[in-house]
Amino acid sequence: MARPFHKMHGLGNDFVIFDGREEPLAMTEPLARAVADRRTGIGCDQLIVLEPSSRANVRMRIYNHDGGEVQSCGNASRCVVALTGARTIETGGGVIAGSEDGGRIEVSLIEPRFAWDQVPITYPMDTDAVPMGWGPLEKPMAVNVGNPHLVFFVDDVDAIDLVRLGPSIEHDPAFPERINVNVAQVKDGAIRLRTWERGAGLTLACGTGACATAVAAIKSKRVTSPVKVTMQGGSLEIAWVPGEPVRMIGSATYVFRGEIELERLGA
Ligand SMILES: N[C@@H](CCC[C@H](N)C(=O)O)C(=O)O
Repeated sequence: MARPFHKMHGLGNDFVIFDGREEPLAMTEPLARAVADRRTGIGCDQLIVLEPSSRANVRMRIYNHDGGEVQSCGNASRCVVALTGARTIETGGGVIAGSEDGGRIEVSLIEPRFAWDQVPITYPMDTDAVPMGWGPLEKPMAVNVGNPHLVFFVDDVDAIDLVRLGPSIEHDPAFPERINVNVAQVKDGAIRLRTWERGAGLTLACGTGACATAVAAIKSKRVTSPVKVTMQGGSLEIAWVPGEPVRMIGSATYVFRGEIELERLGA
């Protein structure tokens, strides 16, 4: 049976979105991986399945390129606001609030958490300088904005070999659920960011990575809120006041719609 889908992106972080609100879709890890495959499927960084929600206007389930289901996705949440007009989105990482004003989409993620609930080692741990290091990347800040991020501040983001270091940090046994890895450079009150995403690798932009990094930079007084975060695919504005949810403002782009016979993927 042909199943309609939408292809969208937020700053080049691209999504295949299935609307399962009226016609449920049973997603599995192998099927998500098959759809996301850029050679033998449709191709995307993340696969999104929309479902009805009793807590919000819509529920968004998120599957990484490798098929694994995860808790949150900032760029996809802006796309879902633009696509559905939803003002509240339930995710595994909490309820996200959204609004749209002339193509500018604002979403509020959760209040960031600094408690280090992922690492089964020494407590209490200073999450502003986790005592770990991988080559030139040392003592990251750990921030959870619905999903888990490490943030490394460096002098030159381009000098970091993220394709080599990203996988070893993501898969470090210290992180049983794996982790998103951000390298950030602060210049003239703004942030340049590159993210190695858990389950997707190097992407053109990561919304939750931008939020986690902005929160880390504001908390450590490297910048003030709101701050512009520029990634390879474009820029986001991130605002955060301690004790409140982190807010992200940016675009969402509709690319095309299509239909796929999922059973043909053999997953
Ligand atoms: N691209 C996303 C984040 C997607 C999930 C992430 N890779 C994870 O595993 O937590 C964004 O824009 O936030």
